[in-house]
Amino acid sequence: MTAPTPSHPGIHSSARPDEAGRLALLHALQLLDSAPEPVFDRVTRLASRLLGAPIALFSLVDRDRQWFKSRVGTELAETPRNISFCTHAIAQREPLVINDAQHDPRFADNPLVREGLKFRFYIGVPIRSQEGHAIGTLCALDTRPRELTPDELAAFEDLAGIVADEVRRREQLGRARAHLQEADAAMRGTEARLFSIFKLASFGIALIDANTGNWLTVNAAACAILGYSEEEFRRLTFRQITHPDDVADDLALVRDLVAGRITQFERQKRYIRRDGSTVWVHTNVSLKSDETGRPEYFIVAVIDIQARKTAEHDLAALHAQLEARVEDRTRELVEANHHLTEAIGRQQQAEAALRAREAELSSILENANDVYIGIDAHGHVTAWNRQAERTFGWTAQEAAGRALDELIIPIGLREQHRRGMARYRASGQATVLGKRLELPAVRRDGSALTVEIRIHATEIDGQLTFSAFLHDISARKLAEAQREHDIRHDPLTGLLNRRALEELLPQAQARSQRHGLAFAVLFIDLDGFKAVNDRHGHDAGDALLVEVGRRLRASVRQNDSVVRLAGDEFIVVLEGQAYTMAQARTVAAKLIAELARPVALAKDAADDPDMVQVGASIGIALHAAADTPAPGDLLREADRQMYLAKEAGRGSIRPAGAETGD
Ligand SMILES: Nc1nc2c(ncn2[C@@H]2O[C@H](COP(=O)(O)OP(=O)(O)OP(=O)(O)O)[C@@H](O)[C@H]2O)c(=O)[nH]1
Repeated sequence: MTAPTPSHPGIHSSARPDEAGRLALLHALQLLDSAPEPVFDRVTRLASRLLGAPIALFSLVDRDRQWFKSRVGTELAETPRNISFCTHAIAQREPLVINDAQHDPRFADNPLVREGLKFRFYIGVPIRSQEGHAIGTLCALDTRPRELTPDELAAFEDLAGIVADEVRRREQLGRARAHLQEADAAMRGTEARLFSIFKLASFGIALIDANTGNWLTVNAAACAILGYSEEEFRRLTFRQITHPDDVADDLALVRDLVAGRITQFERQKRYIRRDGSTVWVHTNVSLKSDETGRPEYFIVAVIDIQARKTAEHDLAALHAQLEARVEDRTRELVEANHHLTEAIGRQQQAEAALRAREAELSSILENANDVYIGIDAHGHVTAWNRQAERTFGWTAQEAAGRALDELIIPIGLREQHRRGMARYRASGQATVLGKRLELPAVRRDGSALTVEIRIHATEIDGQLTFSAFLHDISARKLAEAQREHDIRHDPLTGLLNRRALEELLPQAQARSQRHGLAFAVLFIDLDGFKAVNDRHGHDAGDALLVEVGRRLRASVRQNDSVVRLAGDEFIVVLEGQAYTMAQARTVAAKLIAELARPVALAKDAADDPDMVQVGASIGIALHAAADTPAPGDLLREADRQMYLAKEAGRGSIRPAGAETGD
């Protein structure tokens, strides 16, 4: 296709307003190359006759040509556009009138003017569409130059108006036809789309006869959901395959629909599938009625919700299970919590009781009459009560953390104490634990005391602790010692007494046997003592007895024993060497000499003392190492010998040397 060439300088296709729109309309009118039509031919004939012009045309200006829809006076069907006058005529609003082309500079060179019939006159009235496109002209041509009267021009324009009206009618018809075609195409598209929706929809669609309840049409999805073929569906009513429990509700809703109370309804219901199984579906039902309002068919949309229902059911079961489990767990927790609360309560009670007990114990310990000392495994003080402070002189503050031995154990026993502690740490063995012991101790000021002590070892959380309870028994020990002393000593002279002698003699016998040494028992009875008593009084007698005792004690060796038996009777036991009777006699003699010395009895500090003198008779019993007489026999023998001595005369010793042969 070639671009239109301008027929005359100053006219360009690009300058033509909306040439493409004009051409499109021209073609749409379907006038080009069409058969002659009387409506147009009548007008061209009238035009030719009106002006007396040899040629009249209804010319359509195509892209490259002008084609004559109706022509009078020429056999030509068309001419090229570039030489056409009409191309110029359609470019202006007013009719184009050329009175003499030969003298018109726009057309003088036109081949139609210069050659052939050599046209001189032209009148062209543009034929415009409704939209204003000039599709061509009604024109007339003459070979003679001429001028039109205004009437002729007006009449020609009227004829052109007839043509334009016809064209516009065609234009309207074409537009209406096009609309119709478009609507038809749209309808066909909609129908096709609806059908494809119906066929391919993923949910079921069915039409059910409103009068019989029979399935009329079902899509593939409905067949798949319910398991019946289209054929099988058509033999069934919707009621036949609705679950019996859902029929009543379905019918009630259908009645509402038919009565116009509702326009559609949705519900979940169950159908019985072909295989007998139940399927849950969501249905949407609406009613299609004919123009008279008579119900025709129901349109039913069916969505398979079995999976959702199963999931819901499973979920509900799971929920129920979970709830039951949560309930169980909650119950267990409540129970556990209850037990825990109880246990905590008990624990708190126990702790409170323990604290009270602890306070009570520490108060008891603190205020106890006994000393309480705690020490750790290394012998360091961890507890030191008030009585400990009073007894030992160290305050609790001073004692805390110090080694116990430095505080209360006499220097001589400290090493022993340390060894004992070390042994216990190593072996767990201790001889002192749990026993009542009497031990020497020392105070802060260095003074000694005796304590009665009981030590316990306790292991708490792997920590070894020793607890010692003790009290000062020094006074008691002293009293005991005194009692012991008094039991065995004569209160007047301080010498051993008869009781001591009874213990002493068997011991002497055992020593004698052990060492193979004989010992001697000297029975001493004073001579003339009664007279001292009588003359100087009982106190003087006592003083004399004290002096006698002193002299006896001073006259024998340390390991010899001096006993006041009773009244003015004394016993001396000589030990430590193999005594013979002669040796015993020698001692006896010495004693007699000693006792015979006068004794000064002080009456008053100012007076001269009374001088008194007594004598003594001594009986001897010798105990040989091999002898085993009863101690009483030995004493009786000495007593007997003393009597013999008394009989022999005051100051005697028996047995005499002659009697024993020494
Ligand atoms: N002062 C004093 N006299 C006592 C004590 N015990 C006994 N006598 C007295 O000692 C006297 C002892 O009597 P005798 O044995 O006859 O005294 P004696 O004069 O030495 O006579 P012979 O023993 O027979 O030589 C009695 O008068 C007792 O009362 C005492 O503890 N103190």
